[in-house]
Amino acid sequence: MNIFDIKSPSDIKSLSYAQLEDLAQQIRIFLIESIAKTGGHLSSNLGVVELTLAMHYVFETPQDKFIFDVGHQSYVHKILTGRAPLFTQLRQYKGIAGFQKRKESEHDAWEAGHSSTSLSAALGMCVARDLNHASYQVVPVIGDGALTGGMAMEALNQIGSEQRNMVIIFNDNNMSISKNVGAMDETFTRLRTSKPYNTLKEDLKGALSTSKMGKSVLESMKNIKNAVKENVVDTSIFGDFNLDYIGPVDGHDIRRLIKVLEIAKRHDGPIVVHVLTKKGKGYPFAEEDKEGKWHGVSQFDPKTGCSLSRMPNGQKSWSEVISSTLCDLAKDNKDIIAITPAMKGGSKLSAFFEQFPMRSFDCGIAEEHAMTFAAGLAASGKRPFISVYSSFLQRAYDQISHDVARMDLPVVIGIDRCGLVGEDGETHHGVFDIAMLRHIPHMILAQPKDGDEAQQLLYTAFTQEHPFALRYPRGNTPFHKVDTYHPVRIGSWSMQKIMETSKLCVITYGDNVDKVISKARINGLAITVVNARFFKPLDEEMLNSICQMEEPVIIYETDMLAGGLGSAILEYANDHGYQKHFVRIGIDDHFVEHGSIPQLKKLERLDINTLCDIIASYL
Ligand SMILES: Cc1ncc(C[n+]2csc(CCOP(=O)(O)OP(=O)(O)O)c2C)c(N)n1
Ligand SMILES: CC(=O)[C@@H](O)[C@H](O)COP(=O)(O)O
Ligand SMILES: [Mg+2]
Repeated sequence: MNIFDIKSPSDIKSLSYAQLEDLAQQIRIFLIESIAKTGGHLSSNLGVVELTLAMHYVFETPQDKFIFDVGHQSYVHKILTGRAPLFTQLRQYKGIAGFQKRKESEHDAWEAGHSSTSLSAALGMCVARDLNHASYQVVPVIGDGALTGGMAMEALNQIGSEQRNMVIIFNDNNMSISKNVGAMDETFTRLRTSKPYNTLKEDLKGALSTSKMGKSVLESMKNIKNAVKENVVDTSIFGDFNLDYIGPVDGHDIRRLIKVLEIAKRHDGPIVVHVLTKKGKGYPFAEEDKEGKWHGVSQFDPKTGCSLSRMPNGQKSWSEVISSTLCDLAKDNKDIIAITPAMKGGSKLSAFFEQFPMRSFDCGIAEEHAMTFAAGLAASGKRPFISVYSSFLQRAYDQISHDVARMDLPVVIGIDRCGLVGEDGETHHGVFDIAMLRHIPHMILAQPKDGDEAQQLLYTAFTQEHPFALRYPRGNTPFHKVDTYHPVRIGSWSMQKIMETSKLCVITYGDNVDKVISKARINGLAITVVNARFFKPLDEEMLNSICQMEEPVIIYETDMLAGGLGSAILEYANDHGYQKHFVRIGIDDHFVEHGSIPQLKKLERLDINTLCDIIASYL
């Protein structure tokens, strides 16, 4: 069978094991060749080819509900639900998403992008099903990384007490994005390497489920089930949550997977199927990767494995600018400690981890814990730097407010991937953090306009005694190491007149500042550009003079309008009795889809050309 002939999962149900294995091979080749052209999440998908085939062989979507945790490993599911022809547009503007998307297919029961939501969602669906007296199965697929997330643990706690029918597939590839971390990973390793419990469990479960005895008799055999638990389940962490368990099962053996899933499907109550898979399976570069380089990739040459994207000369990624500065500062300041919740590679903290192993902590997918861990360090005299992607920082809102800011602790928060992030789309755009942090007392929130300012602001963050969040986007910036560090006055903005006869003022921040300046120079625009590098506190002196300007003032934001810089300025102007009208450009009340950053900026009318048209309409 050709993968382009698959219109629905029922098309694979009549295939023999050999045909399924052949299909698995085809899917792997397709994934590698297709993702090489579009970019996307390669390794995790290569790892779940047989598993997803077996799931669709045994269960019936859309009646049964598949929930892929994070959703980055749902490509095979997309292929098996008739979406292979759409992979040319994977994660592209108006193309199919890189995660499950409900509006894309009736087979996508859930949407995510953030980790560890699958089990809570699954329990919600199970309870709704039971209240509706329906009988479909709910099948969350959760990885060993996602399973370490706090939400997953909270869900297991309730799932164990609710005892609803649910087949939890524990997709264990012994990797998060890079190497998994934490004590639980060691528990998983013990499980991975233990003797499979299958024979005993299957025999007993099989006997129970195929028995002609009625349910009441089965219930009276609870003591047998309990015996199973004593002999088998209690040795696993899942047993402690009162969940039944089958495994570990070779996740690349389709025949075995189908057999085990058939048992799990008939099982009464929640059951965990522990499946061992290999991240990157079938593509040697990805199989050998321990750093997570093949987790999410941009375009590459499938033969050589070489990336096709090049860093422009003299530039560095924003993450690298921050992390290399952090390394530099940490040489002199022995109290600086680096923390990442499972994003060491993406945050470019690997160099810090190598240079300062005793002062580096990967907390796993645990943004909430990581933030309070940082607060504890700061309360004890250390100077923690915690790097979190803007979108994932949403998980740690309470910890920032309750544990960091309330005690006014000097935690430095590096907010990576702020603003629009591109192809990951809705779930990952970092456009909410300004609104999220601006109203928290004691918080300082800033964004550098370029690599130099990034270094000075990070230095500044460590010279003061309050919580300090520094946001920086995905992408690159011109970089050279500054000769000397000097503190930036907290709350200070800067202003640059492009022409002496300025007729309009643009207030903006981040790398927008230089973009507006250079465009204004090229187009001969008589404007003034303000670098509002601090969102909190505001530069009140400069704002007073701006509020008294007669010429139009445009606030140009590339994040949410509500609660953003413009909101802050309007509040200030109103509260200080100014009548000034401001023109606000930014993202209004909706989630932004996926696509390249330039395409999305254009879509949202946030690109520099649209800004120039707006400026021109006022001049
Ligand atoms: C809340 C949150 N934090 C961090 C991430 C980034 N992230 C995406 S996938 C992933 C690793 C997941 O590991 P696992 O569940 O084992 O899946 P695998 O990639 O191994 O298939 C991480 C950390 C995220 N999506 N959501
Ligand atoms: C699925 C997920 O959350 C991550 O893999 C994310 O896609 C990484 O983003 P970056 O590519 O910006 O590091
Ligand atoms: Mg994993």
